[in-house]
Formats: sequence, structure tokens, C-alpha cells
Amino acid sequence: MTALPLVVSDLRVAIRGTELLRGVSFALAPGDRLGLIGGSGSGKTLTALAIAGLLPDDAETSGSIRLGERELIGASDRDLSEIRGDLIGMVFQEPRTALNPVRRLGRQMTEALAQHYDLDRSERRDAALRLARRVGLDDPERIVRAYPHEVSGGQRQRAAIAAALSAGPGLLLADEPTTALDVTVQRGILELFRAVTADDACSLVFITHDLAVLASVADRVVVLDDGLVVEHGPVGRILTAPEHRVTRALIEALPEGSRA
Ligand SMILES: Nc1ncnc2c1ncn2[C@@H]1O[C@H](COP(=O)(O)OP(=O)(O)OP(=O)(O)O)[C@@H](O)[C@H]1O
Repeated sequence: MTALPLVVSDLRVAIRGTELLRGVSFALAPGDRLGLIGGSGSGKTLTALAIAGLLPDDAETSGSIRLGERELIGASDRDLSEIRGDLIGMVFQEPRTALNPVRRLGRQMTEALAQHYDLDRSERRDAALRLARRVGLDDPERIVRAYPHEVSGGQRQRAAIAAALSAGPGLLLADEPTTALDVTVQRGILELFRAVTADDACSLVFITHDLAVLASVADRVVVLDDGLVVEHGPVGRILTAPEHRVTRALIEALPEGSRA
């Protein structure tokens, strides 16, 4: 799969009468790595859920989300689930919730792949081992046979990334994927995100509230506040010459020494 372009235009989401996204627009060229930042409750996760077609049933949505040739707003549940399986990989903050506790990691890493191809046991095992190596898991033979609780938090997140990548998505959505990890483990996971999105292998939307994380993974940044885009631009400019007060406040909240 090659990276897909994503164009979000005037995206509005209301839940039970409250407008929570109020006209969000931004675009990603194929292979772009976009950081989505903003304070708590600004609409980052809702934006990602809208792209993934995973908003709650009572959400009313309008506007447009184009991924490659496909329009996602108004698509049927069946189409959306196919698009999620084929085109979009997702990684969340806490791999423990993304992974099934009673299934071996190798099986979970190859779930999306097995939906596409008729793989026998040994082919599926080989695919799991290949994926485990691709995401830098040490001792892949052990890891693919392990259950989530038998490996470390960083290894679980690597396995979740492998699962997200297995069908070769054109877009990877990551919602605070390093927040639950300690700093050294975090560094390795960010390096992995850079590696798996290198050479335009897939586009990336990466949600974070941590600007140091942002600086290391994103090329471009969209800043959300109260359901609206208040600023967007290249990461270097956003971090060194923020224009909007919300962006400035996010940068001022950074610990001393980690500012750009
Ligand atoms: N299912 C829901 N029902 C009602 N309101 C919701 C629902 N999901 C989110 N919201 C509200 O929508 C707003 C945006 O939420 P969202 O989760 O997108 O914020 P966020 O920017 O990801 O914040 P955080 O950094 O705290 O995760 C918040 O005010 C939140 O309370």
C-alpha cells in the first residue's frame, strides 16, 4: 500500500445537540505526518474517530472527509468497516485496551491480514514473525506466542502498531500512543513511527498534547481549540513562532529544556 491523501473539509460533529467539532478543515498530502494538538476537550479524539468512522451512534456529522478516492462522511457502516480494515490503521494510548487479553499477540497482529487472505497456520505465523521484526520486537518467536500481559508496555504498543500496519494501510491514526509509556520506551516508539511512515509508506495523523513528542514525529501541525482549527503550519514554525494564543499557551506549558 502507498500513502493516501486525506482532505477534511468543514467537519462538524454534534452529539445530543452540542456542536463539538465546528468546521474542522485540513489536508494531508500522501506521506505527510500531521500532528494534531490542542488542549483537553478541544476535539482531537473526535476528529480521529470521525476519520475512522467510529463516532458514537448518536453523533450527527456533516462536511467531508476524503481519503484517497473515498468519501467517508455518509458511507455505510459496511463500507466504513471495510475502509478501516483496508486503508486505515489505528493505534491508541493504551495498548492494553486495544489488544484482547486472552488472544496471543501473533494472532492479533495478523487479524486484519487474515480477513483479506486465506492464510493457513504456518503462513499466519510467518506473517506474525515478519511483522514482529518490522516493529522491532526482540525475540519475535516468544512474543508472537505471548499474551498481552506477558510482555512489557512498550512491547504491547509495538504489537499494537504491528496490528495496525498488517493490512498495509494508507493512513495511520495514532491517538496519544506514547502517553502511557516511560520516556525511554517512548523514544523507541516515536522512532518506530518515523520508520514506518518513511518513504511515503503511509500518511500519519498523530494526536498528542506533548509538543516535544510532536517535534520528533510530525512535519506539519494542526492546532485545535474548542472544535475549531486555530492554527496550522510546518512544525518548525509552529514551535518557534506560534501565532495563536492557544498555541503559545501550549508551548509555554512545556517543561524548561524541551522547548524548540
Ligand atoms: N460521546 C460523547 N458524548 C458527548 N460529548 C462528548 C463525547 N465524546 C467527546 N465529547 C466531548 O467533545 C469534546 C471534544 O472531545 P475530544 O475527546 O475530542 O477531546 P480531546 O481534544 O481529544 O481531549 P483530550 O486531550 O482530553 O483527550 C469534549 O468536550 C468532550 O467532552
